[in-house]
Amino acid sequence: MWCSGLRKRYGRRTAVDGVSFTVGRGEVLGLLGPNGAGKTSVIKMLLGLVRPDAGEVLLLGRRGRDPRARERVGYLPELFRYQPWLTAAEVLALHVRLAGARVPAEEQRQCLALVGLAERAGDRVGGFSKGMQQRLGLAVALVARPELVVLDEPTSALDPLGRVDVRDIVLSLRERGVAVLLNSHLIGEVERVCDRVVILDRGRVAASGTLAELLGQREVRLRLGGVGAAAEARMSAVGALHRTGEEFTVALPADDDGSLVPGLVADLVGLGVRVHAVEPVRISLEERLLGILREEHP
Ligand SMILES: Nc1ncnc2c1ncn2[C@@H]1O[C@H](COP(=O)(O)OP(=O)(O)OP(=O)(O)O)[C@@H](O)[C@H]1O
Repeated sequence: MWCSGLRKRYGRRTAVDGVSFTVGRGEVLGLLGPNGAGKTSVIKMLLGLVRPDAGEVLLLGRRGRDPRARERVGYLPELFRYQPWLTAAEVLALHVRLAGARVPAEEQRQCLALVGLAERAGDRVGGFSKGMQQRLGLAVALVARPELVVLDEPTSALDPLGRVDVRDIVLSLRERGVAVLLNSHLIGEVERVCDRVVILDRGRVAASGTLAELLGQREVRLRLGGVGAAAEARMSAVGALHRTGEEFTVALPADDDGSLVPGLVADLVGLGVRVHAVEPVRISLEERLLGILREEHP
């Protein structure tokens, strides 16, 4: 999925102003930003539900205006309501038909089971709790074997267990090569599942990149005993070293591929150091997001 220069005005208010980004197959992109930043407007333009004033959208190789572009796209809207007189299984079957897809009944049942609704398949949606309706919405987004899945606040009504389920579902979609666009205010959720993040503010992209790019240099904190001069020198060789009592913090170079810390720990053990704890440290996405928004609103 690719979009470029998206712009949308409602009356005199510019909701989206020149937004461009891409989501590749097997990639999870998080969309973050404060209320009114334009996230939902961007999603609706991507899906052809709102016509952009300017800009282009390419979905799975087709122009966004092409109705066939939507066929392989699954969408969970922010505000969801399903026909209360239908059962969960009927809602799913209806959406399979609307998507013009063929999905065997057994696979539809599996999809309901995936979102934790196996036992409620035959119950009318009118009697569902909000979280159960959101789970059904997720099943609707997933049932027609989409290649791109767009989830707008997918866990807003879910309990903590449901949130973990959604995280696992997103990760399994990524493994199957599906592209996922996730709009969520739960920064921890975004940080855990997203490969890249786009931060919107007042209709513009305020920052974007991989988590490593956005969160910058990482450090590792070690609690050690029996540290001699050789061990200190070994740690200093990795990066800037700070010591507070038994706690050592070592800055890691940006190009670390993940092998530096295990190598360091093995060498420290070899030098007779007792390693009590090894803990990665980096600023959280929340801190970074707040920093970016403060820069934008001095
Ligand atoms: N149909 C509409 N008519 C008029 N203004 C609109 C419409 N839809 C969105 N807007 C305006 O566009 C701006 C962006 O709204 P949008 O819903 O895209 O933000 P958001 O980032 O999704 O916010 P939230 O986090 O609160 O869901 C807001 O100022 C909003 O008032």
